[in-house]
Amino acid sequence: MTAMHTVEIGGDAPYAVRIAPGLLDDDATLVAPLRGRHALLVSDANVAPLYADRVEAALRRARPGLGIARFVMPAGEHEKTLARFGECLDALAGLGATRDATVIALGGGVIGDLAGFAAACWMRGIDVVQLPTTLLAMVDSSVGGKTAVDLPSGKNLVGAFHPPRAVIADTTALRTLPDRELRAGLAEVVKYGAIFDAGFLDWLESRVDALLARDDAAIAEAVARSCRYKADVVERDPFEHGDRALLNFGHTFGHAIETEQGYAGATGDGLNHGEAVAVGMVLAARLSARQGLAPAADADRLQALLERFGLPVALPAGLDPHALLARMRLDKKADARGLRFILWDRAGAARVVRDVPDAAVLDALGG
Ligand SMILES: NC(=O)c1ccc[n+]([C@@H]2O[C@H](COP(=O)([O-])OP(=O)(O)OC[C@H]3O[C@@H](n4cnc5c(N)ncnc54)[C@H](O)[C@@H]3O)[C@@H](O)[C@H]2O)c1
Ligand SMILES: O=C(O)C(=O)C[C@@H](O)[C@H](O)[C@H](O)COP(=O)(O)O
Ligand SMILES: [Zn+2]
Repeated sequence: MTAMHTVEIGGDAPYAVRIAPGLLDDDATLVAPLRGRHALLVSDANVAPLYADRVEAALRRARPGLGIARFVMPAGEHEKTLARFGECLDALAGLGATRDATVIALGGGVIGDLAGFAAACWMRGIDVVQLPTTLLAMVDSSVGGKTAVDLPSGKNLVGAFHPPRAVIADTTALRTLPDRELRAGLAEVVKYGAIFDAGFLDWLESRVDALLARDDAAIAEAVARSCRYKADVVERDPFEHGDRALLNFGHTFGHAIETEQGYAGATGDGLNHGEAVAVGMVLAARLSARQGLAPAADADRLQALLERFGLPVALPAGLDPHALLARMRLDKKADARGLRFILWDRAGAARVVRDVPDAAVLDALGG
């Protein structure tokens, strides 16, 4: 029996992340954060057939009078668009959602980000409850309140900080997750060790097989520890004025790759987010070594762990380094003084670095 893990996120709008098997059928846990008469269940075409009926049944059992509607959209990063966001708002209008309504995001990070942004905007802000169903969403995207959609010109360029009212992670949902998506989530798990705690990298290195085999206890502990790392930094810096930017390790490169590939991860013609972040973290570690900040051996160690998790660690063929550098100019960490990268001094110790010469970035990209 795997125990319930609870991670509290403090600050002005506190909430809890609950992690345990079976929570998607737990009437009391699901209904507790709902305040009003309306709930919009947002999901995608892969997840809804697996889990939406169960969630809706649990909500109806617990609160018979609740008005529930569904917005189910096609899956994939290329669907995290302003157009789908608009359709989600139309669904809220169709439901007659009032200011005490709740958006329930049932799915991976694409659904969590888009549904969270719809909640942030509907009537200037209503509650969102995150029910993450991918490992990536459980360890990262459901926590911390970043919501967004993509533009063709860049990832997450339109969004808002809007913390969830609750995060409820049913780890049994991971049993239906494709292997590729499990590995993508492990990239963001590795990120926490890379930026905050080399001891967590030791822990991961000793549990590669258990995690890939979806061992319940190993997965639950990886999720809980990841949420704790994220909670600590998000509590201190909810709007990314400082340390929170460290969570962007690998993302300046990764987002440029995703954008340049047209968000084609789900169609098999590109990397998905976790894969792009894996490549990006290796590039950031190599850039750190080239800049004389960190030992090259630490980059080797990071690369070896990601490879053991079956993740890509090199830039896909056919991407132009100059085009990727141009994409980085719209990175949200850039400002009037130029780009900022998250680099590291050693495994477990990342920091924000300015004034990295373009030539060094191009060199890291192989250009
Ligand atoms: N807001 C944040 O802080 C934050 C953090 C990290 C990533 N993100 C965003 O998250 C997104 C990536 O999220 P993701 O990796 O979860 O991708 P995703 O939402 O596209 O889900 C991956 C795939 O798995 C399917 N799926 C989801 N749960 C399933 C299940 N239990 N069983 C079977 N199939 C399932 C989905 O339908 C999809 O095809 C990106 O858009 C990224 O930018 C946001
Ligand atoms: O929560 C954060 O802060 C993160 O940076 C987590 C990242 O894993 C995530 O991909 C996030 O959406 C990236 O944010 P962005 O501001 O670079 O779009
Ligand atoms: Zn990410």
